[in-house]
Amino acid sequence: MDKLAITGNGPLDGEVRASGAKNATLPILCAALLTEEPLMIHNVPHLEDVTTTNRLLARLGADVTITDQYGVRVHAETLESHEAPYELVKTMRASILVLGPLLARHGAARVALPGGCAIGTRPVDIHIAGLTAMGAQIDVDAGFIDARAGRLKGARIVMETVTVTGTENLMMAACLADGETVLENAAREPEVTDLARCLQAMGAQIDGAGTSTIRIQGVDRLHAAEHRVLPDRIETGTFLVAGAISRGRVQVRDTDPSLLDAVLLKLEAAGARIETTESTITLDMQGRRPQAVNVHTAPHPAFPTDMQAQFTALNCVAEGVGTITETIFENRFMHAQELQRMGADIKLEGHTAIVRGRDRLRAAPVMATDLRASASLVIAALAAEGETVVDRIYHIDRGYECIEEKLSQLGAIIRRIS
Ligand SMILES: CC(=O)N[C@H]1[C@@H](OP(=O)(O)OP(=O)(O)OC[C@H]2O[C@@H](n3ccc(=O)[nH]c3=O)[C@H](O)[C@@H]2O)O[C@H](CO)[C@@H](O)[C@@H]1O
Ligand SMILES: C=C(OP(=O)(O)O)C(=O)O
Repeated sequence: MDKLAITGNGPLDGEVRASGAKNATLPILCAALLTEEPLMIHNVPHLEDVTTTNRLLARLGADVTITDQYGVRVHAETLESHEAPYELVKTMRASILVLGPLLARHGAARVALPGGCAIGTRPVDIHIAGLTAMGAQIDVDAGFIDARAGRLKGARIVMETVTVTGTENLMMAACLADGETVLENAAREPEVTDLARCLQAMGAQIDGAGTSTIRIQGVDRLHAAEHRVLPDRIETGTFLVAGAISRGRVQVRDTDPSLLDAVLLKLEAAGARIETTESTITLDMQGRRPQAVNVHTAPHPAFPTDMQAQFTALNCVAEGVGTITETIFENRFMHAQELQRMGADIKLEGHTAIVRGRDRLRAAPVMATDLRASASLVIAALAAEGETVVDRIYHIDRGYECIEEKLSQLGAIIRRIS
């Protein structure tokens, strides 16, 4: 199992490119199942989750071709299977995103239950209730979701909780349904809007993506299209926090500052000077230690849960005391225990971590428990004395493209131990 060894090396200084967003790429790859014509996707990041999705699509009968460095063409002319097996689903929760497209196009889907993981129970009841409201017959038995439908029917669906993949699954299914579907309390994440843009290019009739009411007028068929995935706001934010934690200067290019409003405000509150252009963000700490910040996660456009662990790490070396409150997932503080091994002063009280900044952390062997927790350990190590070894970094490879190359580019001392 690979590990990363990181040695604190003072302020980061340099520039790095943002990859395409993992959480937009995965639903967009699945959207290719909605049409018998090819979907050409650009700016696809090189990630384990993308490889897993490609394998899943190929298993279902799609022809998946890597066309150039960041290009993937998916042609689901005919589907050979409608089953997403457990061995693929267990490594990646986003596999649930084949449920809506398979059901809408094929009239049947059998998808292994993604189950719980390190950050919470993560049920899929809202996906199931929405598809049922559209006329599907769904049984959940022996760890599988078995769904059948004739042509799905448009429906008004009020989602009980804001769910990102739930909104995406229902929006995709509704594209081929008979009549209008209205999704209320829809997720407003930029990745939902990016998926909607791709579906529109395929001929879907969608209004209101990016707001909490999305209206989809079903059409008989979708067609070939080409789409460029938006930049990864979480990867961008992670590199900016790495800059802040190391008291350095980091420029992220090929990104989009408008996707990171809540994160940039917190970085400014931490004492960073932030400059933006249309596609770059530059963070400069001017050698200063960060100030502790209070963070409260909530659905977009509020502060993203996927940046919570990184800000917990930032507070560990900041001046003062900062509170981090997690409201989306019930068990997303697994990194706290590992950061404590590095000398962090963190007290957990329910959904809140109270973090008292230390001048420095010290290196320690630590274990990555989930994707963003892993990222928080890597960036904390940048501000620690000595060499930190982060174990189980397969989590990080699910969502960060070439993390060691990118951090090295910024001046970090980091190596992979295979
Ligand atoms: C591939 C992808 O895009 N993953 C993102 C997506 O995950 P994902 O889409 O799985 O997360 P959700 O937005 O669905 O989860 C939000 C909350 O809703 C609850 N819930 C969700 C569905 C459901 O049927 N019932 C239910 O109760 C969840 O347990 C959680 O408490 O959004 C999360 C929240 O921004 C991010 O952390 C993940 O990185
Ligand atoms: C939790 C995440 O991903 P997933 O939903 O794929 O587990 C994430 O990207 O931080």
